[in-house]
Amino acid sequence: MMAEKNWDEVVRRVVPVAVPVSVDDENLDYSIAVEYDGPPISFEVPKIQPLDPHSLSSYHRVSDSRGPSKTTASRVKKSISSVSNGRSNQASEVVHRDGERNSPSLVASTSGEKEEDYDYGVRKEEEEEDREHSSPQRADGKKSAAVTSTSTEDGREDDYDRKGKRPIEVKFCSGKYEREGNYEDEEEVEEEETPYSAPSSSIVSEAESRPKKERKKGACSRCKRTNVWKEREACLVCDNRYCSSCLLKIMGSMPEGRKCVSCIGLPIDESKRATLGKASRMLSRVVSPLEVKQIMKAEKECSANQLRPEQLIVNGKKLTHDQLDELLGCPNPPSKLKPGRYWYDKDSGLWGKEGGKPDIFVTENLKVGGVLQRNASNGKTEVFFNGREITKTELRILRIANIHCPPKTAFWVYSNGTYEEEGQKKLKGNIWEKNTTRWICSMFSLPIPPGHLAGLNDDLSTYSNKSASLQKRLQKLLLLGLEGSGTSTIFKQAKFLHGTNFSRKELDDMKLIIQRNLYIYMGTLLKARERFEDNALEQKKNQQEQSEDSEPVSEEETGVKTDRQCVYSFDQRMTNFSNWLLQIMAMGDFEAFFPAATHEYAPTVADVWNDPALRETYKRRNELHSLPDVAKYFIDRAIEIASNEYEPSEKDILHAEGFDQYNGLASLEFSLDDRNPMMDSYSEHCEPPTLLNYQLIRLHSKGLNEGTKWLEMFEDVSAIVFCVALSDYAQMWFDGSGTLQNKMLASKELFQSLVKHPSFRNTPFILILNKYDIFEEKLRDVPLTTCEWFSDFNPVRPHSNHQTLTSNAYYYIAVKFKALYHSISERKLFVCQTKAYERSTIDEALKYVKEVLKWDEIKNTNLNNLGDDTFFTTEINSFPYMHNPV
Ligand SMILES: Nc1nc2c(ncn2[C@@H]2O[C@H](COP(=O)(O)OP(=O)(O)OP(=O)(O)O)[C@@H](O)[C@H]2O)c(=O)[nH]1
Ligand SMILES: [Mg+2]
Repeated sequence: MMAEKNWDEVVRRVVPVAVPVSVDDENLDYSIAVEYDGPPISFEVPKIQPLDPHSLSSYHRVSDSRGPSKTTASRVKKSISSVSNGRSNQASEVVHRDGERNSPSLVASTSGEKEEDYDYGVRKEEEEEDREHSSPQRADGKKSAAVTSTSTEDGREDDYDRKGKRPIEVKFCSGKYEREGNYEDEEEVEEEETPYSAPSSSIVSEAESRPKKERKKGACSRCKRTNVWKEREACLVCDNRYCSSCLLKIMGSMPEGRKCVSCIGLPIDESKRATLGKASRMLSRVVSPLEVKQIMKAEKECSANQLRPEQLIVNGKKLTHDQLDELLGCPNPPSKLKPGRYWYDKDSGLWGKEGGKPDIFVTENLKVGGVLQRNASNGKTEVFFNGREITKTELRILRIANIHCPPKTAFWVYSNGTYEEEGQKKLKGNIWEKNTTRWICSMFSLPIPPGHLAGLNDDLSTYSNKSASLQKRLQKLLLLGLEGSGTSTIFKQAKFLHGTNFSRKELDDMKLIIQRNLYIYMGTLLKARERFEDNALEQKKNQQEQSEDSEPVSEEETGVKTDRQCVYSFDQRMTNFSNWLLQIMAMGDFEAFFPAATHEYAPTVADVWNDPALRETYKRRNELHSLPDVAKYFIDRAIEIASNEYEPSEKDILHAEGFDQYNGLASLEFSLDDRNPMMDSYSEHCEPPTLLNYQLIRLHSKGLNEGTKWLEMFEDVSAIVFCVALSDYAQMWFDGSGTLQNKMLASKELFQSLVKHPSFRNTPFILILNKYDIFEEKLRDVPLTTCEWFSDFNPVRPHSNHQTLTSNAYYYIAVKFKALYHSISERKLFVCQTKAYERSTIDEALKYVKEVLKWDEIKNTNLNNLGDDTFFTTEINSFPYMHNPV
């Protein structure tokens, strides 16, 4: 009786005067925390601070400034947090199923109602769990006296203020009730925030700000069964994960997508925004394809899952509902908006993340956000666009566009790309008028005014197709490697696979390059012949001097025929040609002579190549570090190639070196089918396969010599594809400073420096081990241990055949790189092998890259606690296309 009286008293103090209070047990609308004094239990019971009802302030104090609010009152009324004997007597949500497996319906029942689907004991246990799910703050079981609203029969509204938008918590602390969370009328208390302050707590969703739960891998949050091999579906709000048997019980008909019933109406965990509307395999197993579609549609479109205006801060000011509508409804809205801080230049329409470069041209003159700040994009260039100090990348583009912009220059830039210098009132031109500027912009992910997108293709058809879609999001792949590793061959194969045909101009350029290369290879051989000849004669002379009294040395031993002759010696005609060509090359006069004299000297080139002295020289090609393997392929056909009628074949194009554009930068856009062979059955029932768009950017290693200058501009790439020639283990090479070193070691150093580069800290790396064919051949003659990095290569079993040895050596090298990568980044390196002349291997490598990116995306968005049986396996080794990825 006494207890009843106390409860009545407490409740009366808490709720507004007008609200009727009943302490009738049957209709109890309130639950009161009482201390647990039951038998020992295995889990920790939440601790409750003793509450002195007489110390309670009245409810009205909360709303002193705003007046009593019915919404808040009802929220208090519905606030339930009961811990009693480990059992709940509170109103709770229970999901009834309509009997139909695929047609679950949600019915909320209050306590006392019996569940028909499963027995009482189980239901009680599930209720416990449901409660745990219903309030993420309580998940750790350590909630203090804070009374947090949870749902009841109309729980969805309970967690929201009257406009139904934002969650509000009522907390009881230090003797008075306070509202916590966001207020609908926040404009009144709007903060004028300066850029770069820590993200306002209000733009970070409630779900985000929660501490991440410690959960056992593969455990279902409801039935607690653990199976690390099984997929789990996560709630978009509380991130609890469920097995397929519990999914429908806990999520019901999913009117807002994948959310626990108790999370319906709550905003999603922002880290899951990218996964909205993307079905999973598990869902497609437990509901029909039609329902998958409906659930995904609801997930994407329902209001609770949309961005809330206050989550966007533009130029330091939170958006209002109307401003968000204006922004999203404008002809060119920012795509894939996430909560965060942005800057917007309303004169030009440029839009970007606070502290960063521009991302897009949105429509100009929108009335959104505050005033654009000078330091909006954190530029340190002393060059300004409409008052904003531009970034280094933008400044580089201005320089490429030949726009004079010394420090302290301020431009007015308009939405069509025209610009004028501040105060001069005279348009100076259009920044984006040149194709090259637009192309470079697209490569560095800088926006181009919408009016300039069309026509971009015209001049740039060389290495860029579908350019009109440049502003849509692409997965950018940066292809890098030490010179000669095969990046341009891989790029050309990608172009053959996914690009347009080579244009007439490209073919003509290619022809000149191949003819020019022919003379360069010849020059390299001739120079080497001279050196070999000198050495041989010198050696002969020394030996003669040393053995004046001894036996004469045989001709075979020294290679020297007479005092002035050896196997490397030319006749006079060949010597004359050699002197002439080497003279031209030494003077750097090659361009003047070429291509006019090419045809004239073609027959001589053939004669020189067939000369025994040059053949002897060629036998020692391993010592000729500047002679590429491909030289023989072209020199063998010297006469044909030097002729006017010569047309490069596809094979010639692939083999040709030096076809680089735009200072070694080349870009190619292409699409890949998103379908995975293992997904076929799922895809049949659901949406048709989508195409994923990629941009392959090849940067010549010369660009890397200039240090990090270029690399910073590629910090937003989705992946680095690093190429290493396997055959380099036995290749010596002069580095930039003129030091001779093993080329594999040089590759290793370059790889290391890229992995350590700050711009790529979070970028996945894929290693392509190329030239597998040459590697196999080379291993016959030169052991892998030749390279000091591989000195411990010591296969235990003797190799039955050369193929096994090659394969072991390949895996050994892959593991060396993986260990190196892991030691720097603590991440996993994905490796695949290619023979760049075989197109199918490049096709497979690109598909492999696609899989790695998908896996990385899923890993990052933490969509599901995927087990190893999923097709996005964490071990991409089982990638169906590839035979040999590691
Ligand atoms: N046999 C064989 N040759 C290859 C392979 N990949 C590339 N090559 C040849 O190796 C040479 C160097 O390849 P490139 O693709 O030009 O290498 P790169 O990375 O562009 O190097 P640079 O152009 O020097 O910067 C070329 O002659 C290619 O034809 C391969 O897998 N097998
Ligand atoms: Mg090349």
